[in-house]
Amino acid sequence: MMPSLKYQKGETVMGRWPGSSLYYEVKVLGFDLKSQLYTVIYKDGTELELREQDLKSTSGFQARSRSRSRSPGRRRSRSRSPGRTTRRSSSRTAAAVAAAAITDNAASSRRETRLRDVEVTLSPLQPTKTPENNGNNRHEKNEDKLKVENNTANKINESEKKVEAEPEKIQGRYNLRRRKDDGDAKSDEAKVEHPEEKEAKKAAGATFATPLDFGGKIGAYFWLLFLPAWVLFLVLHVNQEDPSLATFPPPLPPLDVFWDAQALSFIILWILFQALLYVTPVGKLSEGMPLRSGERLKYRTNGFFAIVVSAVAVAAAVHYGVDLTYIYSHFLQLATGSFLISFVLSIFLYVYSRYAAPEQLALGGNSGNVVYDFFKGHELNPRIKNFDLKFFCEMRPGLIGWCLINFAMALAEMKKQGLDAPSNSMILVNLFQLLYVVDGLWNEEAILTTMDLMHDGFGFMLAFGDLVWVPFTYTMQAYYLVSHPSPLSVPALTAIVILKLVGFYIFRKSNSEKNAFRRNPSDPKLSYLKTIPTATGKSLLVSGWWGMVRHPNYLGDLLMALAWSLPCGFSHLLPWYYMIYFIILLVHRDSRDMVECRRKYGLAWDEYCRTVRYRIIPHVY
Ligand SMILES: NC(=O)C1=CN([C@@H]2O[C@H](COP(=O)(O)OP(=O)(O)OC[C@H]3O[C@@H](n4cnc5c(N)ncnc54)[C@H](OP(=O)(O)O)[C@@H]3O)[C@@H](O)[C@H]2O)C=CC1
Ligand SMILES: CC(C)CCC[C@@H](C)[C@H]1CC=C2C3=C(CC[C@@]21C)[C@@]1(C)CC[C@H](O)C[C@@H]1CC3
Repeated sequence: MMPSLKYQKGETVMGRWPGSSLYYEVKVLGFDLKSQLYTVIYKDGTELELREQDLKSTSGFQARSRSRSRSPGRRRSRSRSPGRTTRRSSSRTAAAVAAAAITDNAASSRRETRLRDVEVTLSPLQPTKTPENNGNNRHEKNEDKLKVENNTANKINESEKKVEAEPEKIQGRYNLRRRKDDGDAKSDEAKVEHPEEKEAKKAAGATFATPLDFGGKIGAYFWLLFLPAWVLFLVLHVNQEDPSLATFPPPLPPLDVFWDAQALSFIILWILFQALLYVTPVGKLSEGMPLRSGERLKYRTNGFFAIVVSAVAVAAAVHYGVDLTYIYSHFLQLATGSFLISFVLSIFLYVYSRYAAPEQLALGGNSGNVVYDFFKGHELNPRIKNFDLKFFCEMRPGLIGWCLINFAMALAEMKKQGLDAPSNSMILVNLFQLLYVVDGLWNEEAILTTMDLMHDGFGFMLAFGDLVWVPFTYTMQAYYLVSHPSPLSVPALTAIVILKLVGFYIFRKSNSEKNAFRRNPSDPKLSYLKTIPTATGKSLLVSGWWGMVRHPNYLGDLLMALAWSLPCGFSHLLPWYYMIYFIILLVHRDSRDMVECRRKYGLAWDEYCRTVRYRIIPHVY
């Protein structure tokens, strides 16, 4: 139930398209008491937040709109006058495209093309006088945006000609009132909360959730059981002399074999050591993307420092006689210990999230179903003071632990096979995966614009993924090589190295391009890139790496995954597990992202998908 309001949830009303005098049919999705804004959805799927004065009831509107039905035509002809070369005339928006599609479906194609040129007035970028906009945050953001607009004005005018020539490709930028999930400012005034506001906010907050994925509520039960069982299967399977389908399923050891207090204490020590490095005031404090509250969290991005110190500590331990092959011989017990920690952490996270404000919850983990929300992650960025639990777990213990385990496997291989040095295959797997992790930590800031950090809540899925899945399944190739030697010829080795480098180049360049663009869309270094504006105020890259396929970073990642499996040969399926899992993961992530982006960007996203037709592999998929 929404509080007593002029327009109710589910009601169909007419909503003004921001910055224009055009009204379209919208459905009310919710109301945010603090910002006094209605969340509405247009027929094309675009969600925006509007003030009450921008909404009208359909009945009153229809009478007026009929009498003024010719005005859009007048506006169009004016906007196309050759003398008009100002920013105003060049500001064709996705809004206009959306409007055209919604209002004129039945019209001829010529008329449709002309409708694409409907002008949306560029409103001056001044803070609106709602209470939350008085906050400094909002003010600064608008100023920043003004700079963006001014810097890109020339670009827009230049691109004008292209728009005329290619009406399908929409260029230009514009200002719209940002929707909630792209950042609204939070004023100090707004922070004072009355009990009745809290109740109303709870009601409004309940509307901020996205459709369920991963098989919904039943799926959540399945994954909670399946994921640990799968790790157990892999760990037991890789330990066999012949890890083939012929020996499936591997025999289950007695229950007491799983438990080892020492292994658990090593895991706890490792996590505490990484936590200590994380809070060490070394390295940059980076800003995350704006949250729904408008806030931008700060993250200590000292991951590279953490891996260097960890490497020195591990080298010192080996030097002083610590036998790292313990990791190989107690792999199952270490995995069990990590699983227990991830489970306890997930329970803590869920309980902790019950005390979080509605705007701090993850849209995807706010279904109201305890098991689903526990699995998907209820709270977006759980923090204890400045300690960000999600960021820490994703980037430190598991990721650096992955390299430590790989290194231990190289030592175990030497011991088991009686070698003076690790095999070529083991060296390749170690170096390739080390490069992947070091690169991730060196470019740690770029993680802040990924799906996990921006959209996914922190719950069992990520806690387990970060602390168990990554260190104990991503190390399968190295574990396999310990007792299954796979000699490599020089040409094969060279080809694999080239494949890895090509994959890495695509992965790094595309991730950095998107990250740089999201952080500063007016960066002169990116001025050659074409963009599609969207109703949220953000644009989508439509040339460069992101014009090649919709997920160039996944393509690079998959090529690298191939290079990690190839050194293990083709005798068994097990070392190919990562490759197979990764294809499934990335295809699923791509479709999750498609749904999310379609919801966020509406027709602009459709336009992007029409322009960039392939998802991950050019001309194939
Ligand atoms: N090794 C592993 O296990 C895993 C590795 N990865 C890797 O991590 C990296 C991050 O992946 P992930 O978070 O899934 O996805 P992305 O980094 O690709 O992030 C997707 C987001 O990018 C933005 N975006 C999409 N298209 C465009 C565009 N054309 N222009 C500008 N922005 C766009 C959208 O967010 P918005 O518009 O809101 O900014 C979208 O939600 C990838 O390289 C991936 O390969 C991922 C998962 C697992
Ligand atoms: C248990 C589930 C089935 C899947 C869990 C998925 C997680 C293991 C991955 C989700 C996104 C991840 C990313 C990375 C590691 C794996 C997880 C946590 C990176 C940090 C790896 C290094 C890259 O440079 C960036 C990646 C971002 C996403």
